Amino acid sequence: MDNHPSSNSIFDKPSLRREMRRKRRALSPRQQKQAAQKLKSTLTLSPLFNRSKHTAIYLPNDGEIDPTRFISMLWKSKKRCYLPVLHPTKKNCLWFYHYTPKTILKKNRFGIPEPSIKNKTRISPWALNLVLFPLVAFDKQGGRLGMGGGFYDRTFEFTRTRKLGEMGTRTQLYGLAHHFQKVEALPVERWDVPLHGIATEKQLFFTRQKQH
Ligand SMILES: Nc1nc2c(c(=O)[nH]1)N(C=O)[C@@H](CNc1ccc(C(=O)N[C@@H](CCC(=O)O)C(=O)O)cc1)CN2
Ligand SMILES: Nc1ncnc2c1ncn2[C@@H]1O[C@H](COP(=O)(O)OP(=O)(O)OP(=O)(O)O)[C@@H](O)[C@H]1O
Repeated sequence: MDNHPSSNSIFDKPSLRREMRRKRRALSPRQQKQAAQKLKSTLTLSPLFNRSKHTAIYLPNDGEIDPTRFISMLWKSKKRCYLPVLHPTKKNCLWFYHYTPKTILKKNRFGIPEPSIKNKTRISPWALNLVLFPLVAFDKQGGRLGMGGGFYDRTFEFTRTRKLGEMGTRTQLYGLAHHFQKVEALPVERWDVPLHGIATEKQLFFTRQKQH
């Protein structure tokens, strides 16, 4: 048990990443569907998600928990959602583009569908009210392990320094994950952007970074 990622805080990042990715890819379509339905209920019931006008989400890849049911809900309630697009020049940085049922998507170099940058519907990251982060592992302190490129950490670096967004509000940063992706504690790196909370198919965690 000592060597199990959920009980061990000193687990090297590459092994933890490999193990968690393997586990989430091994979920059956039925398990994925159930998790996605429960996640949608959790998100829809929370005032935090209802309050957000501009929400950044992602399209599922590599066994990630599927937030597309929540996207449909946002569309129905006339709220705006945005998808990450790999920055054309700035290394490992993200842009965010408006996503509607009409948006034409094209696969990026990782095979993840993204809107074309010809759309001219880009939003500044600090204008987003809420960002739902994909992640490989998380802890309840708000620590996050991603795919390893530092894409999200670079893009949301401003949240560590410039605290308020354009409207004087803070961009809320929440992770989405399967419950088993929770570990006791992740090592915190200098560049890590802490999450305000994490939503899984089982529950919603609020971390110390929570802002009212
Ligand atoms: N759904 C989703 N979208 C996302 C991310 C994510 O984690 N999930 N990202 C979060 O950062 C960004 C893309 N980052 C990614 C980084 C690595 C790999 C990946 O699969 N890497 C391969 C090897 C690299 C290759 O194919 O050249 C691997 O590790 O197997 C995928 C996405 C933006 N969009
Ligand atoms: N704000 C930043 N400025 C410069 N380099 C950064 C920044 N954030 C991350 N990096 C670099 O990115 C690399 C990957 O970081 P890390 O392994 O923590 O990524 P991750 O959080 O797992 O990935 P992602 O954010 O893409 O999901 C590190 O080598 C780090 O040096």
